[in-house]
Amino acid sequence: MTYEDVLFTVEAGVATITINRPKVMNAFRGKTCEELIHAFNKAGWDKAVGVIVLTGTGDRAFCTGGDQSAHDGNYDGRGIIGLPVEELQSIIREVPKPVIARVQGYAIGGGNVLATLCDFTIASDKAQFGQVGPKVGSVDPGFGTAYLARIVGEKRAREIWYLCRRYTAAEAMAMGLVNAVVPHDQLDAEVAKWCAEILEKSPTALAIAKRSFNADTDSIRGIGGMGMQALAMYYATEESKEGVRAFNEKRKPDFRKFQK
Ligand SMILES: CC(C)(COP(=O)(O)OP(=O)(O)OC[C@H]1O[C@@H](n2cnc3c(N)ncnc32)[C@H](O)[C@@H]1OP(=O)(O)O)[C@@H](O)C(=O)NCCC(=O)NCCSC(=O)c1cc(O)c2ccccc2c1O
Repeated sequence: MTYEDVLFTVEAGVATITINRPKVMNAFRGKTCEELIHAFNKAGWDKAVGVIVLTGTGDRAFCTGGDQSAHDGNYDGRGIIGLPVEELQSIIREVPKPVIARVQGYAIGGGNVLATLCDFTIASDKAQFGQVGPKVGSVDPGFGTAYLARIVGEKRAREIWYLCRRYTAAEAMAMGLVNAVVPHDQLDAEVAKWCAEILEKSPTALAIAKRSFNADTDSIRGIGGMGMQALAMYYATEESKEGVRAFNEKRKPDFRKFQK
């Protein structure tokens, strides 16, 4: 596969997968998800690779989730909602190698979900985290909600989703969403340090550990699959479309008329 939305490199045991769509703050469209799934599979089963780093191009954003300019009641690709996002989330969990999210800017919406699903998150002090679903007519009904609660606890996860606030890297660290925060100019050195430590360890022990950590939360995938069917119906409503239109028109959404 030739990549258009993603950059892929392998160097000294480290595969780096970079979402390369800086014009839309590294938001993903259908094609981006396909390429990310392909790249994770490639790195996951390459014997030259012991650790995978996921990041975004530039300094502004790690990833800001689904590309709202490619959202017209549904996204523009394959799958129930036009994005094979459940497959992308699953492959991050299923590759038998540790995955590090290198977060240098915004990790928002589906971008925050991707970072949450990685085994580790290393953040620059300029990074910001948050969910935006209920502000833009969406919600991740699987790993993005239920797994987040496993990481930060129920109260915090509900706050993150219901209020759609943004959190600094220090705040994210305090709630257990990131493993380390470093000054922006030291981010690459810190990520390299974590990679080097991982590469010294037994790959098989790491793979078994990763799969055993996953076992406890694998049922969330099934719940998510069911939720996606509901989400596809929600995306077809005027309520959801109001959220997408408001973001694209740079105005506040008016959801009050949809109260049931
Ligand atoms: C990231 C922001 C907080 C940045 O705010 P700021 O004020 O600094 O900058 P702007 O808002 O002016 O943005 C600059 C520029 O970038 C464009 N942009 C940013 N994000 C996106 C995006 N996601 N898609 C398309 N374009 C984007 C923006 O339009 C501006 O363009 P200009 O041409 O005007 O310069 C803020 O931008 C923000 O909150 N962005 C998030 C937007 C969003 O709605 N994201 C998608 C949410 S839904 C989702 O991600 C999602 C993910 C999943 O994994 C799911 C899984 C399962 C089910 C559902 C899922 C799902 O819905």
